[in-house]
Amino acid sequence: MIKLSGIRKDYQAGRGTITALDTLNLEVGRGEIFGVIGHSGAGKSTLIRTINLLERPTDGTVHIDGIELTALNGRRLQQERSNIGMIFQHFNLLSSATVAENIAFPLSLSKAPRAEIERRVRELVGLVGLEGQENKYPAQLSGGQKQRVGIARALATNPKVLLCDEATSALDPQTTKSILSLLLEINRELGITIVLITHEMAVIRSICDRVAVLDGGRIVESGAVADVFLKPQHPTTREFVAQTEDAADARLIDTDDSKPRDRTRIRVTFVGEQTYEPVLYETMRDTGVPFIILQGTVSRLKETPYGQLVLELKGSGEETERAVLALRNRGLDVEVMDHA
Ligand SMILES: Nc1ncnc2c1ncn2[C@@H]1O[C@H](COP(=O)(O)OP(=O)(O)OP(=O)(O)O)[C@@H](O)[C@H]1O
Repeated sequence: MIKLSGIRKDYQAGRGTITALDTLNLEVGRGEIFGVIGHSGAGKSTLIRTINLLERPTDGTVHIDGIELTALNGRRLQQERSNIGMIFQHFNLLSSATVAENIAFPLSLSKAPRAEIERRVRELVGLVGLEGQENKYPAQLSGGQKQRVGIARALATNPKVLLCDEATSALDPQTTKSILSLLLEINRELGITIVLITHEMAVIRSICDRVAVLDGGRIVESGAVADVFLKPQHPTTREFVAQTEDAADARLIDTDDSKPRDRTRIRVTFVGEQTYEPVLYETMRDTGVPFIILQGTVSRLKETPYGQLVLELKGSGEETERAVLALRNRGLDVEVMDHA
């Protein structure tokens, strides 16, 4: 649906050049929710603005639904852009226009008939849950309601793609949840492809199917959220994942010198149906290796349940190796962290 190939974006800054995006390739499938995560200055805004050519890349091509946007100009580009909606961190609403007028704005620009505009606005107001707010002005709305107006306006022209530029960064956690649920609902019901940028892993894990980690204008890691989240490879990804770890830090226990030797620390990961099975109990019972739990998380990635436990197995290298093998044979992912 979206294909960025060899994208490079240079900005002139004083006498120097800043390369905000560096030979970047990215493909987003139809109907996917794709997240891009990165620290401040990584190039996220530049990347998302490149998708609808609000920023024209210095080099490379952008294709949306098979059409090369980078080859278009003027009216043709404008036409294709109507297939791409966008929402913003600070909502970008017209302060002197009502909710209904803000939502109608893109339709008025396209000179749609008045009755058609009114019908569509009613439909959109219902979709985003703003019934009864139609005649209010943005200053009379909460942040979450403003973003709902932003979403309705972005959907007015029936786009195939919705770009979300830090859409929940100005909202409190509860409102963030409700806006993310709305985006998920829109993706499911309308089949719209969503690309979002964020600096919060919690946003990625609650609604995204796939994620790319951006660092210094390059994608340093990408893949299915479960893979990237549960087995982060790049240091930047590890940092983001650590943001969401609310369980106790296993290293606290590591500093205890009074520990007996012959212990092995392992990280066990189970995903989906495995989460509901007593696999760990059964395997450890059968192998007879005693263990303690140093750290544990049981949570969800989008709708998939998963668990991750750090265990300390007690026993000789041979015994614990047998236990690790048995766990792997039951389909669990086991990483041996250390042995002492
Ligand atoms: N118009 C511009 N002129 C010059 N440099 C720019 C311009 N826009 C962005 N940059 C530079 O490009 C790099 C990437 O910026 P960008 O805003 O895309 O990052 P970001 O990941 O979105 O950061 P943030 O989360 O802080 O918004 C930064 O070094 C930034 O200073």
